[in-house]
Amino acid sequence: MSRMQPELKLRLKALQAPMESPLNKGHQSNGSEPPNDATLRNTPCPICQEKFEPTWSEEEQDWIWQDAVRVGPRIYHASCYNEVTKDGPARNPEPQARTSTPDSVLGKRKAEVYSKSHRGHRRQYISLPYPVLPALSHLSTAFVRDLLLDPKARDAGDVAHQVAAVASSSSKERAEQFISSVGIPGPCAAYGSYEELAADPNVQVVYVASPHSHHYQNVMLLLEAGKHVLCEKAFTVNAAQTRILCETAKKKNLFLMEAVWTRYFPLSIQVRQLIQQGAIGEVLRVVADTSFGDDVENTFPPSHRMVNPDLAGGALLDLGIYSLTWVFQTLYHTLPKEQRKAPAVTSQITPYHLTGADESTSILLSFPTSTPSNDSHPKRSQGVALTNIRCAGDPDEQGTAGPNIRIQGTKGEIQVFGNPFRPTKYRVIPKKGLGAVRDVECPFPAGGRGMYWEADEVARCLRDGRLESAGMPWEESIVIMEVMDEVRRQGGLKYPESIESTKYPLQL
Ligand SMILES: NC(=O)C1=CN([C@@H]2O[C@H](COP(=O)(O)OP(=O)(O)OC[C@H]3O[C@@H](n4cnc5c(N)ncnc54)[C@H](OP(=O)(O)O)[C@@H]3O)[C@@H](O)[C@H]2O)C=CC1
Ligand SMILES: O=C1OC[C@@H](O)[C@H](O)[C@H]1O
Repeated sequence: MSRMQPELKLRLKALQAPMESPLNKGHQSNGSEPPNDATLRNTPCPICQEKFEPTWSEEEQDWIWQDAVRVGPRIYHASCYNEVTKDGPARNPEPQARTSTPDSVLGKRKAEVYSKSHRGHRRQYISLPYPVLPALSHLSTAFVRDLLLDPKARDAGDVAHQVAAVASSSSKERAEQFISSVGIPGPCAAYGSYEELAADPNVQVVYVASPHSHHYQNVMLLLEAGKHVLCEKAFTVNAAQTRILCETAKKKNLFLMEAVWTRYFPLSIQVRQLIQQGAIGEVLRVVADTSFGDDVENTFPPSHRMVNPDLAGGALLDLGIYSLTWVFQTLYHTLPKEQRKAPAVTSQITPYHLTGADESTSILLSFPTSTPSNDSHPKRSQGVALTNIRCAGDPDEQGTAGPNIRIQGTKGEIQVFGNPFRPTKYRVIPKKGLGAVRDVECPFPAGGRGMYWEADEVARCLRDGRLESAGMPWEESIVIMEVMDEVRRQGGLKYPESIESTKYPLQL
């Protein structure tokens, strides 16, 4: 307790000294006072990204957090922290051949989802290989919880999801552990390899959430086995791999989609619609920044997928893709298909001194088009896509630094607030004399993380017999991968030949 920051006044009942070390395991906490510091109070659990819920304690006659543990400067849900550390240290000081993600990195979704069309009564499955503990479990939990939430809460009465199976490439036990820790209602199969999952005749759709380096091999395995696939971003390591995946899906008449979840948020859809309606005139410039102020050396061991070139690590493929998503969904996707044109690319990369993966990348895109009408002078637009894992776009995580996304048109501007991958609010600022500023809060129904919207899209595409989603078309995934290829070429960032290869099958 003595080493805790005094301003937190975090009182931990069942949990005393051990919580100060992330290497300690099995912490329990029955309750602690919410910190007085407003920033900390509003900072979500770094593992599950959900906020702490204060509850009134009769015994304490005070508001307490029921499930909180402090480790170093951060506060976690004790249950989250226990989950990620129960198999060993949350951070591995030594590089290893395989490693999973520390608590500061989100998004370990995996599980198998069964979705049923209420209209057609067709059974559809989304299955998610789930990554090795300790890093993933709470994001996986959040994702699966999202899928199991009542779709009606988000006005999606036409689809339903059910987790039907889970696979881990490490062991069947991990899959079983995940199923029981999340409390997935049965029946739900557990597999100790992706091959077994691919061979399961009941599985129709598979969600791939392995490291970028492995997407191509994993997705090929599944397509070859006749499965529909939803694959995490970045789709693949390079555009050549993405092209082959799309061609394979087309040839085999299978659904395939890059899981750029942000595109399916109502917020994104509304912003795109506003642009298309001309709400801010002709859009000529978009600036998007997805940057985390991580203490890189102390957060990511060199083997971690965020910085490990062997796993196609680096800011660009992991976070930069969200900045590119905002540039593309506003300057490219808003145009009719036949008018969409790839941009010219200029960029700079700063390599991480310990691994050579990019820790910072800045991209300037010049589109030979403007949106929405594409017929007014100057018929050009520019996108600035920034990413950095060492400095933050939102240092105090309160939005004090301003919006991470600015979409600027001839008649005004739209600003987007919150993490670019999970924004919570947008602001429309009309040009002087053209109207009032309008803020639109975009909540996540039923307390979800927002992953259900992309899953709903998958279910609807399958129900309607669509092989690709209009929100993230194959062609656009390929163009964005081409941009990232060019950025890496300009910055001299090369990944190992094996993971750049289009050869399949290849043991990585
Ligand atoms: N949409 C979003 O919000 C987010 C998306 N992501 C994306 O999800 C994917 C996975 O990220 P994340 O969950 O953080 O990654 P982790 O490193 O936490 O997990 C990766 C998992 O993939 C499996 N895996 C298979 N082969 C390997 C290998 N050679 N080395 C390491 N792991 C392997 C492992 O599970 P097992 O052994 O059990 O099969 C491992 O636990 C990435 O594409 C990332 O960009 C990540 C975070 C957020
Ligand atoms: O997709 C992602 O979104 C959240 C980030 O924390 C994570 O690194 C990235 O993979």
